Amino acid sequence: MRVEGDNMVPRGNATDGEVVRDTASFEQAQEQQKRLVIGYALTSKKKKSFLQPKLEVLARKKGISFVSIDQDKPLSEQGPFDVVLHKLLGNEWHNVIEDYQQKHPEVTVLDPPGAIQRIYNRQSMLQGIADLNLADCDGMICVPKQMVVLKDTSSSANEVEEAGLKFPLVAKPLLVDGTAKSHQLSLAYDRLSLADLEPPLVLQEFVNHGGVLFKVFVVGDVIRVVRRFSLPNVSNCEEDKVAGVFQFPRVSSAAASVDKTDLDPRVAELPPKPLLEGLVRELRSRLGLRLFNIDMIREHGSKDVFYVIDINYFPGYGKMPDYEQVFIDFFMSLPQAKHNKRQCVKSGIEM
Ligand SMILES: Nc1ncnc2c1ncn2[C@@H]1O[C@H](COP(=O)(O)OP(=O)(O)OP(=O)(O)O)[C@@H](O)[C@H]1O
Ligand SMILES: O=P(O)(O)O[C@H]1[C@H](O)[C@H](O)[C@H](OP(=O)(O)O)[C@@H](OP(=O)(O)O)[C@@H]1O
Ligand SMILES: [Mg+2]
Ligand SMILES: [Mg+2]
Repeated sequence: MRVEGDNMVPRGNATDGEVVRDTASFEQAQEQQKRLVIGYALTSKKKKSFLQPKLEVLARKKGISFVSIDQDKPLSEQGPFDVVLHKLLGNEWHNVIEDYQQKHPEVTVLDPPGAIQRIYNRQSMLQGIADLNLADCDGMICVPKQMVVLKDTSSSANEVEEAGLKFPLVAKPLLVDGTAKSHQLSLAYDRLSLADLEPPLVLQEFVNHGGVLFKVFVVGDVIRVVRRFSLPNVSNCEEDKVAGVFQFPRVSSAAASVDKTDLDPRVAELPPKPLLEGLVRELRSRLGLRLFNIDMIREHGSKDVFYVIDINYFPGYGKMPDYEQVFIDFFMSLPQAKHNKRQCVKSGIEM
């Protein structure tokens, strides 16, 4: 049923086709249908990067409002919320949101804390990905060989050899906790250098990939891929016969994507769409997450062999092209928004 002009709404008791001006019920229904309240618990850095003015303005036009959650007050005494969007660290918040989720099954929690916890551990993060059934998806998804070192790295040299890992190895803190420290990565070139590393960590084989990384952003069912600069192939470093361990900067989380015009197309060509769709479909169901990104690299010299090296919960979406509209569509696709819309149609009013 269409609304024609402002405040012209069809009413249950109107005869067929009769349309009467009824401002009060129209505005009430408009308020009812359009309101989607999203409570958010984010760090100030994340609020600044995610809740940008353009997103808030576009959201408001769709009747979506963002309400900041007061972390010093009981969550159940706040709201009511249709959706809770959160990215805070620490077990205390984990318990708060888990308890809230139990008490409020009608609220969409983005995302369930248990699912987030799994990718905050770099071992469980990648578990099972190499076994995904992605046949006929125009490519292959692998995970670099890796092993966990929980303590005493001096004995890890033998374990590395027994595990068949080849140097250089990327040393990554085992747990991701949002601190800069959990992003302090190093490249270890030889056995002796392992003793200089600080456990607990993951040692992951370095995979040559031509210096370009694909960041695959996922928002519900939407996939957006951007290219980022990455580490150069080790073969360049091997010629220098380097040994030891070298910490390297966060090369790939730059805001600017890579302009592919000056890159070797064999390196810069995006992963095949069927492969990305298959991988995201599998990961969404296995991880139980809706907001994440996947760091993928193409094995240097191959056309369609890709490695997943990292998965991030609620990443820097503000750097994703067109993120505002993607999120508006996503929020409007949530059950609460659909329910509100159904309510309005039931009362014979649709905007
Ligand atoms: N196995 C690997 N082979 C080749 N390069 C790698 C490998 N692991 C990491 N890198 C390089 O190091 C960068 C950072 O690695 P990773 O993404 O695992 O760290 P991170 O701290 O989780 O980063 P962020 O969360 O900011 O994406 C990658 O973007 C890539 O450039
Ligand atoms: O370039 P991206 O969007 O991947 O950078 C992300 C990064 O991948 C991690 O998701 C960071 O979160 P933590 O792992 O929790 O540190 C994001 O930081 P955040 O402060 O925005 O959550 C980066 O944006
Ligand atoms: Mg990464
Ligand atoms: Mg990461």
